[in-house]
Amino acid sequence: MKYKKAMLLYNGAAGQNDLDKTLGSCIPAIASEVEELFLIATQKPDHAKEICRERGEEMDAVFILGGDGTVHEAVNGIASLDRRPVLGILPNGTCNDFSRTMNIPQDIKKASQALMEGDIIEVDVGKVNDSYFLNFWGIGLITEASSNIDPDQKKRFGKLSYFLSALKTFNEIDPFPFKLTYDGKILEDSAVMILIINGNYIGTNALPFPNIQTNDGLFDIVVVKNSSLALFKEILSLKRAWPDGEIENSELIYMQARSLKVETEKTMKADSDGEVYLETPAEIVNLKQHLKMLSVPLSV
Ligand SMILES: Nc1ncnc2c1ncn2[C@@H]1O[C@H](COP(=O)(O)OP(=O)(O)OP(=O)(O)O)[C@@H](O)[C@H]1O
Repeated sequence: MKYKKAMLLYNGAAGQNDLDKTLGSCIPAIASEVEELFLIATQKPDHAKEICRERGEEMDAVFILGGDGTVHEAVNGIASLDRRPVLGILPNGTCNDFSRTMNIPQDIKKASQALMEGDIIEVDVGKVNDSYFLNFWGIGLITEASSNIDPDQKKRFGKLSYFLSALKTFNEIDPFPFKLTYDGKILEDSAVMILIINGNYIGTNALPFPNIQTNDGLFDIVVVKNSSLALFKEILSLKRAWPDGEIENSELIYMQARSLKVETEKTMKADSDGEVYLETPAEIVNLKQHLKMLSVPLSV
């Protein structure tokens, strides 16, 4: 047995048939490696955070059957604990971006088996003011894209929805002035989007930055200065060959940093891991290798 005590959190609002099927396909593999396994249904938004905060320290592992929103809640419950359990994702949302970074199969049954054979790795966590993020924090176009996603469209189009939503947003955003203080340096400019990245995928799109690593204590920072449609399409469709170091040109700025402060002239809504509830100004720190997560080696 790999774990003495673990809990599996799932969305209690899912339909009964779906739930029977999904739980039935992942519990056998998980239960075979856990002495005492608690199945807990989330009853409301943010419940996963509360459960993780209250019970996380007694657990050796926490399994999240859900999407990026539920994973984000769990990370916010676990990150402030002294004794932090291992986090394993059973991808059951629309985008499941961080599960992709962990190379977890998108099929729940395969995911449960692969997790039990997977590696425990240490992953950086972003701390923004008093909250945490795992995948990304951003302002501008990304926030508009997340807010504009039509739930019906998300269901029908799945991974395309971010892209369609971003295009819908495209003409609606003017560049905003900002001040970015990063690792002691200051950058003042205007942009349509600032992204602080930890993971490898956003909206199921693999990000084209060669330096992204989830355990190096560094964020990848992308400042998109103008909303040229061609540029935005390139970012999403990976047609651009990204250089291996810092870049700065008329369209965008790319660099890495451990900590930063983002200030904007007017208060702006911020998107963390696809959830829009934070605002600027933001003090962001990379907590190096703060969280233990289950990751699947590429060969599995
Ligand atoms: N019982 C419940 N009733 C209503 N909402 C719930 C309940 N339990 C959890 N939730 C909320 O449902 C949402 C589920 O989102 P989740 O991220 O898991 O899936 P998704 O949005 O499809 O995935 P992704 O973010 O990967 O696209 C979360 O925001 C969570 O707070």
